[in-house]
Amino acid sequence: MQIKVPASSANLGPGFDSIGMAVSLYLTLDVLEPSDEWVIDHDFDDLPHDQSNMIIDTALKIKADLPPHHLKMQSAIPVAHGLGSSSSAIVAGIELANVLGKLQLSNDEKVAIACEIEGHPDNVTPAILGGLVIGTNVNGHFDAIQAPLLPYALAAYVPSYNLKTADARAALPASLTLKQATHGSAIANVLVAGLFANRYDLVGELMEADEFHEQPRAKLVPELAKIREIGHEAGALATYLSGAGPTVMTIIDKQGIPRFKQLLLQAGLSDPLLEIEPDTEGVQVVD
Ligand SMILES: Nc1ncnc2c1ncn2[C@@H]1O[C@H](COP(=O)(O)OP(=O)(O)O)[C@@H](O)[C@H]1O
Ligand SMILES: N[C@@H](CCOP(=O)(O)O)C(=O)O
Repeated sequence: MQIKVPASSANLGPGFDSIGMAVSLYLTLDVLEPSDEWVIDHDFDDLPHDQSNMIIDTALKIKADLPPHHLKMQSAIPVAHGLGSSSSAIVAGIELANVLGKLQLSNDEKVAIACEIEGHPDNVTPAILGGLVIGTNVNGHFDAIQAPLLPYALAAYVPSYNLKTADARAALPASLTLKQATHGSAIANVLVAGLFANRYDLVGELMEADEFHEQPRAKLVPELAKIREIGHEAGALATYLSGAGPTVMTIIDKQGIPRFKQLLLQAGLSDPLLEIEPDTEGVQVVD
């Protein structure tokens, strides 16, 4: 049996901690034979192979007496790069508990568990449900709603350095004034209205008008401003800091990507540019 979980790109500009999109990079987890102890094979130098691995740890948080298995994990999702690797690991762990423990969790239950563990819904909800998802916690529970899929391709510029989400969150101010918070949320509100109304004539400008997190994080990801400028030149819809960074995501027509890539290279921006697309399925289990 194999569990397949997409990566996710959070925030989309002003949707800080609430908007996220599943994208076509995947973590796969093969559930192999039962074993005396939990073992997870993978090629990542910095991730554990025993039950302290986040995937197994998550599964055991949900059902402590799951029978140990030999697992094999492969992932195209770069760790600590703003593409939701930790959320994909958490969602894989929830699905592992679900199948081995025969829990028959509903999507709503998976969303509730995942949001509780991750703390914010913007990565875990699209990783579970697929597509573009908007969510929040209210009165002690989480609500998540799927928005129309963006009819564009994606180009993810992935700098070589890592940026842990916790470090990128530490760069944010502890508080905003009422005026700042009101305007930041008004921009996000109109963005969400634009997404549901398919008003792509407005969506791009609103996505690039975040007032919550991109400015304080720009010093950690100096490439953002230049990539955004090049995105405009290449006719992109919008460029935003993917999650906590350092990946910079550009939403663009597929046919515009070669020129965008060429302009990036001319500007000396030569880190990998992943040509991906929104994922519509979310987590999948294949026998
Ligand atoms: N495939 C994986 N298996 C197990 N743990 C993982 C995996 N991917 C990420 N993690 C955990 O998530 C951490 C990175 O989380 P975070 O800093 O939030 O980055 P990201 O933006 O990629 O989610 C890693 O240090 C590791 O503990
Ligand atoms: N809203 C969070 C999203 C973090 O996403 P990640 O992919 O960097 O883990 C934030 O911006 O801190």
